[in-house]
Amino acid sequence: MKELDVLYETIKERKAHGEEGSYTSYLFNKGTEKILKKVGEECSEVIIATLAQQKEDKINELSDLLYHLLVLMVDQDITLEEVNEELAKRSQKTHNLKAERKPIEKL
Ligand SMILES: N=c1c2ncn([C@@H]3O[C@H](COP(=O)(O)OP(=O)(O)OP(=O)(O)O)[C@@H](O)[C@H]3O)c2ncn1[C@@H]1O[C@H](COP(=O)(O)O)[C@@H](O)[C@H]1O
Repeated sequence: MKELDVLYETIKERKAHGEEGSYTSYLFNKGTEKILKKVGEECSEVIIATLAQQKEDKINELSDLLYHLLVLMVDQDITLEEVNEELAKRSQKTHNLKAERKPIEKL
């Protein structure tokens, strides 16, 4: 299992059972508005880090954002498979469009 899958499963577990001292449980207890606020904050931090900081800081901020996005997905009962499927559909659509365009480009 990849790290994002493992993290998703851990977050799901926190939503189902909660855990003393867990930041994830704290977010679920606070609710969707708090989670959305954190996603917004982490987006801004990614922007600032990208414009002004070292690669390590950018990776840190992107990791914070991904973690909070996963919390939002679990909160909304959206699975990684559903997002993967959507991305695969888009990729297939793009591939088909390019294949359709090819004969015109050759004229
Ligand atoms: N990946 C993360 C992760 N990334 C970021 N964070 C937390 O996100 C918070 C972001 O920091 P901020 O300063 O923006 O927020 P804050 O001031 O602490 O909190 P607020 O008052 O703003 O809500 C920090 O408290 C980080 O610890 C994370 N907390 C947990 N995880 C993982 O989630 C899983 C479950 O961990 P627990 O939540 O500890 O059970 C484990 O695999 C953890 O490694």
